[in-house]
Amino acid sequence: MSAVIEVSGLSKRFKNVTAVDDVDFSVEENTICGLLGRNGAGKTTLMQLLTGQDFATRGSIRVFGETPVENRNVLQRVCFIKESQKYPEEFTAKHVFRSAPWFFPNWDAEFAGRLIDDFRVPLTRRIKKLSRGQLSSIGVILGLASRAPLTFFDEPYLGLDAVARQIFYDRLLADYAAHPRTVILSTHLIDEVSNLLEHVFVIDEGRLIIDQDADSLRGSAVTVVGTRAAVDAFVARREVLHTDHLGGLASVTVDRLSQSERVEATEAGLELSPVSLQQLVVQKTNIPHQEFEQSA
Ligand SMILES: Nc1ncnc2c1ncn2[C@@H]1O[C@H](COP(=O)(O)OP(=O)(O)OP(=O)(O)O)[C@@H](O)[C@H]1O
Repeated sequence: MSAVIEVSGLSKRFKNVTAVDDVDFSVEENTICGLLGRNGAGKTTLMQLLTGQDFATRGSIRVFGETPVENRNVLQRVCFIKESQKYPEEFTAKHVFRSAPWFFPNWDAEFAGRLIDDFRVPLTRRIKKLSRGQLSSIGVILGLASRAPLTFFDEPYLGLDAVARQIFYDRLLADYAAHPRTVILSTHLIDEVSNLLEHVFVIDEGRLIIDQDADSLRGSAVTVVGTRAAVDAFVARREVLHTDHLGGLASVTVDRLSQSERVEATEAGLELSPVSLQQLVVQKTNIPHQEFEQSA
């Protein structure tokens, strides 16, 4: 595998805000990556830097081995779908899809046609008259049918209902299997996309705090449940990620356990349960669970 993106010492400052803070990472080709983090964590800023839409304050970015800024060689292989996309005043969805092949050399009009039916996009209504979900559908269709070797989706689902989001996930996975490429998906709906992700980046206050293979991340923590005394004794010498107490019961999330530690826990009358990716991200970024769900 080779790296599609290589970033080193990357920072972006806006006056008194450090939106991206000394970040180093690389993205392997043909993977679906999640870029996760709280509101204002720096996700959009990072994507803007990677797609050459903004200048870094410090550090280096290589996309397909070259700097992305004003570099046609790079940008014709990149598709960036974001909610704030602006279209010309008179444009309808039909105009958008007709002009897509000018920007995306791999554009598949037949696939786009099927997606237009799936998402029920009105083709001849002016874009500015469309609902928020219909606008999101246009972005999702562009991102999928562009088949760009490197595709960024920045919270592409805003306004999409549950059915449309599931269609997006299903089509993304099926098309990715048939036409492998690199996809970077920023989302707050972590549990929904959890099964799609092969690699996870978590950014918090501009700093990259998790850069890990999704499978190993999923297995990297476990919740221990039982009486408070038994749980406290078991976790005493371990790094605790999260604790909940309810009366005499305790539920504590700790780092990965070895097989012998699992046996020890069971013998102590404790129950072990897996931790979802969302719980893990919430705990690592210290967000109350509900707040994170509401922000989505
Ligand atoms: N042009 C700008 N000028 C000043 N501050 C900015 C600018 N763009 C972003 N910021 C700040 O940089 C930080 C990171 O913002 P960014 O939009 O990258 O976050 P995000 O992770 O995409 O958030 P969200 O999940 O809410 O979309 C925030 O504190 C934001 O207020």
